[in-house]
Amino acid sequence: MSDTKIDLDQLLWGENPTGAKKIGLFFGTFNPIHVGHLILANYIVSATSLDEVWFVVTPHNPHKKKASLLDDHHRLAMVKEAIEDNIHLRASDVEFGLPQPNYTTNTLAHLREKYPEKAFVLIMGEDNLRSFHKWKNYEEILKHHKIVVYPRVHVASEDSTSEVVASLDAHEQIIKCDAPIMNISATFIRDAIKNGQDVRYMLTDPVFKYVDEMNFYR
Ligand SMILES: Nc1ncnc2c1ncn2[C@@H]1O[C@H](COP(=O)(O)OP(=O)(O)OP(=O)(O)O)[C@@H](O)[C@H]1O
Ligand SMILES: O=C(O)c1ccc[n+]([C@@H]2O[C@H](COP(=O)([O-])O)[C@@H](O)[C@H]2O)c1
Repeated sequence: MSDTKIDLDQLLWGENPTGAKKIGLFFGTFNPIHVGHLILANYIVSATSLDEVWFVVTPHNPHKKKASLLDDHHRLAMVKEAIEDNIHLRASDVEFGLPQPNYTTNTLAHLREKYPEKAFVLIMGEDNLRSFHKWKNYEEILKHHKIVVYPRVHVASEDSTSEVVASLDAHEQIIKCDAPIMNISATFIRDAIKNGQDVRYMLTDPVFKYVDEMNFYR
């Protein structure tokens, strides 16, 4: 794992750092956004010379059922509320206007065209890297973007030992970074709310109030 800001920047930008604004993209359904997402994004934006991290709210992950999802606009509103006081974190609804389900390769092509002056890197958990070879055009994604991978608790599967996973692990576009591991998920939070438990410290105050007042996930 890489440690210091200098090491990480060297791996990300090399000897000739680009003059472009550097954006880290953190894709997710954020149903709802929780402190695990926030601590991680804030850690990465301060551990690298990224100017901003964008939380890209996905209407429909191609590998998940959409039925159980809260409305896109509520998930986006909660992200906005959660990051309001942090100038380095942004909410993006770019996928709202793109065809569904949302393939990340399409979104990235759209972003590159819309913002040719910006440099985009992806931010991904170790768990997602294990299944990254099942994403549409993942090789095309790697051609255009580096991916900052942070440690995540994951269950080993047959896939985790496959050749393609090993080659991704060692890929020059994959940059591993240290970050605190928080074993908390939106699923855990939704289930806890359903069971009448108090989840207030797992969400920021504004998001907790939003979820509570709207009676979400009960
Ligand atoms: N505690 C956490 N620490 C770091 N990354 C996380 C954490 N929880 C989720 N992520 C990552 O954040 C991204 C967006 O997450 P997502 O919206 O799917 O949240 P989630 O908590 O995993 O949701 P769900 O439980 O509904 O699947 C994913 O890449 C996911 O792996
Ligand atoms: O492009 C793909 O093939 C693809 C396959 C699986 C997941 N994704 C994206 O990965 C992001 C993280 O997913 P999730 O559900 O773990 O938050 C989300 O934006 C999905 O659209 C993308």
